[in-house]
Amino acid sequence: MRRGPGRGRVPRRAVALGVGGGPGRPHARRRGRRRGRHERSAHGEVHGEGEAMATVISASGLSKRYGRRQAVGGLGFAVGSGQVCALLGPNGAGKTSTMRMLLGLSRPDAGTATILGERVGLGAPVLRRVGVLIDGPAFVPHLSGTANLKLLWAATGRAWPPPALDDALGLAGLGAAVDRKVKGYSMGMKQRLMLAQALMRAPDVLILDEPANGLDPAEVRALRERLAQAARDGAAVLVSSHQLAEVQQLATHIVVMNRGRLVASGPLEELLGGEDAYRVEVDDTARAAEVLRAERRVASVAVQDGRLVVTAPGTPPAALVEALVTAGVGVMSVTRADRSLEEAFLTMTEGEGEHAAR
Ligand SMILES: Nc1ncnc2c1ncn2[C@@H]1O[C@H](COP(=O)(O)OP(=O)(O)OP(=O)(O)O)[C@@H](O)[C@H]1O
Repeated sequence: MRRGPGRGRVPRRAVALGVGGGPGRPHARRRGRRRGRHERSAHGEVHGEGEAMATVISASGLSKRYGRRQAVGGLGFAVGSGQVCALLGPNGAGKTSTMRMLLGLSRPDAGTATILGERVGLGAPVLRRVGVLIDGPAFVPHLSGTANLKLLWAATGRAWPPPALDDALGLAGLGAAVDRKVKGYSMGMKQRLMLAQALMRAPDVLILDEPANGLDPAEVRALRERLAQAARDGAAVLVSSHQLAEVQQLATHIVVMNRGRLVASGPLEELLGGEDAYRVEVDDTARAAEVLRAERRVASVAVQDGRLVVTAPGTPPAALVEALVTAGVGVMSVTRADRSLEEAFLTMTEGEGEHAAR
């Protein structure tokens, strides 16, 4: 996981989420194509053979101010082909503002947003390759669902029907209601129609602001499976969400914002501790902490509820036990200390949010 620079400081460069790729390689994204041995990414990083490639969505030094309020400040991150990246943050953190800049809907005060290597602006051609859900459902109320989709599709200048219409309508699950006027739809139905609109074009990129809003649990699950499939097919997916349990099941990577700034970004597993974090129950916590802190391979030791939480990258638990036992500490148990995303998120953003004092 990469930690953000902290409030008041601007990151020196974009934070790449695991993989970076060359802008301007629009077709390299699809279905399992891989970068060759040790090619250099757009972020100047070298990646070994077999790693996924192609940075698709990139934000670098993005900043946006509304009056005196800095909505986004010096934000940098990248999302690669095949990744589902969740953009997280408390209310008012700047998620929607970031997405709007990534989609050319608002102009950054500083920094750049690119998609598939093209700089984004209002009407940029690359946006035809992006499935978007932002700013809530915006349909013509007296037209049917289908007529609204046709209207939105007409803007692409391509012949009806869109390539993934059936699939998208299947996910929307509107049945015969798709031919009824949208003004009679519930919020959930409108949301599902918006999702159909975003997915029907079989996009290379999906940017979805709180897509699960208004969906019931079965619909949320169907959406999750559909987005995971899109990523497996090579799309880059960026979703904002407050539903952390859901995000934990869906996202491969996360970007956490707070007050417009980057707090952390990286692969989800890394953020949650993964295989490198352990809970250790011992007969002498203070002594055990001292012993483990002296171990070269131990990155951190914390005491929680009378047990130690130890991060030791690349270290098997047996090595920790050996060090403790050798020092005369009795070890009762060692278990993985995978944190929930909710725990990790709350730790990172504690006491923050729109209503916290600035
Ligand atoms: N058009 C605007 N004019 C003035 N202030 C704005 C505007 N858009 C956003 N803001 C402010 O910028 C900050 C970031 O807002 P933004 O909507 O990007 O946050 P968010 O993370 O998406 O929040 P939420 O989770 O509540 O949707 C907030 O303080 C918000 O009030």
